[in-house]
Amino acid sequence: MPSAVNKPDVFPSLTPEIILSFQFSSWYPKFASLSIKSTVIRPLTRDFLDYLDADGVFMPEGAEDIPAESTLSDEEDGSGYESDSEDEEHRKFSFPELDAKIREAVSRYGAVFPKLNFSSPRDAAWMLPASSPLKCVSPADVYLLLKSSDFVQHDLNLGHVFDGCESAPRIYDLELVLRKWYPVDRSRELRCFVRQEKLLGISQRDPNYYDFWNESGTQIKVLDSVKTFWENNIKGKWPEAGGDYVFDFLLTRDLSRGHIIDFNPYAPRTDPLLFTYEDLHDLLFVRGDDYTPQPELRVVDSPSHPAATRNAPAHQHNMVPLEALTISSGRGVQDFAGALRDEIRRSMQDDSDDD
Ligand SMILES: Nc1ncnc2c1ncn2[C@@H]1O[C@H](COP(=O)(O)OP(=O)(O)OP(=O)(O)O)[C@@H](O)[C@H]1O
Repeated sequence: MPSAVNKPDVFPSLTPEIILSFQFSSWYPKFASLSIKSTVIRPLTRDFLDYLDADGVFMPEGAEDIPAESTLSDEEDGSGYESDSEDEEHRKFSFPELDAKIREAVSRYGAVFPKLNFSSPRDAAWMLPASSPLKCVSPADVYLLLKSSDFVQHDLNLGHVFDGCESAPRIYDLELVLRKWYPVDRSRELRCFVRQEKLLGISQRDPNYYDFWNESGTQIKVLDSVKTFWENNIKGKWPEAGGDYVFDFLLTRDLSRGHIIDFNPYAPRTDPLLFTYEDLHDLLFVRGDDYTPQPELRVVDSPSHPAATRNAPAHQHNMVPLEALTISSGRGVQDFAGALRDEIRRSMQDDSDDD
């Protein structure tokens, strides 16, 4: 067992180069055959950055595939809500080349799941129908999610992206990633923690209780599947990050194999879910060099597990654009999202009618 003197810190040191090795376009070429089919659009134009940066949720011109169709009139919704076009002139944007690339990806994949270099707009999932979260079939869907997400804003902010790094931030190109959309079964999603090329811990990713985890043999089978996949396909392939990384993994229905969803830095910004980084550090310590590592699997194994979620949709609490609050009263989240979507489309229609 290593002595306390040799005990590494809870977190490895972080450099801008290590952070950039986790942007999508850096890792994807190496692991494409083990992950979800994806298209990277890079670099994005300065104009598009300005659009993402601009206040408010509004659409660039030409992003809609279907003529805008309003289901609620001002009289009907009774909100007195006024669209931006009526009380504030915002700069007009249009991205015909980007629109065309998004449409091309939609026709190739059927539907797309969007992200930027590091983050997906999962905090804005409530903007599109709950039955198919983050499923985009038009440029407008993609822009609506990106504009409504605080998580995506993270990727635009050098201070956030390089937070915790020992040296100065690096300039990098912003990228739009369009992944083939799948109806992901969240019960089979895992997050796996690797430190110094040792697979230490595996956590259920979704904080809901799923009873299949208590079926006889399931956890042993999953441990074996993840370990085998990691040893055959990932282990030793992260020299850029010194063998310290976290990967998200989606198990196949029979739990015997899986696909890589994403890689993240082994850093406080990556949610340790059912572990703490101190727990993982202890696992590294007791599983020193001469120990054959068996990772620890943690799942929500009962409905009363402290991590088990209540019924509230994730991220609902802090992700409501301010101007949307005026149309929210008395509606369920999905109704509200639908009404907001209609309002945004209607304000676009108003804008183009003005032209
Ligand atoms: N191609 C896809 N189709 C449908 N849903 C997806 C797809 N890829 C990911 N998801 C869903 O979106 C969630 C977030 O995806 P992803 O890990 O890529 O985003 P992220 O912003 O990097 O998340 P985190 O910040 O937790 O690392 C996943 O847990 C999964 O449920």
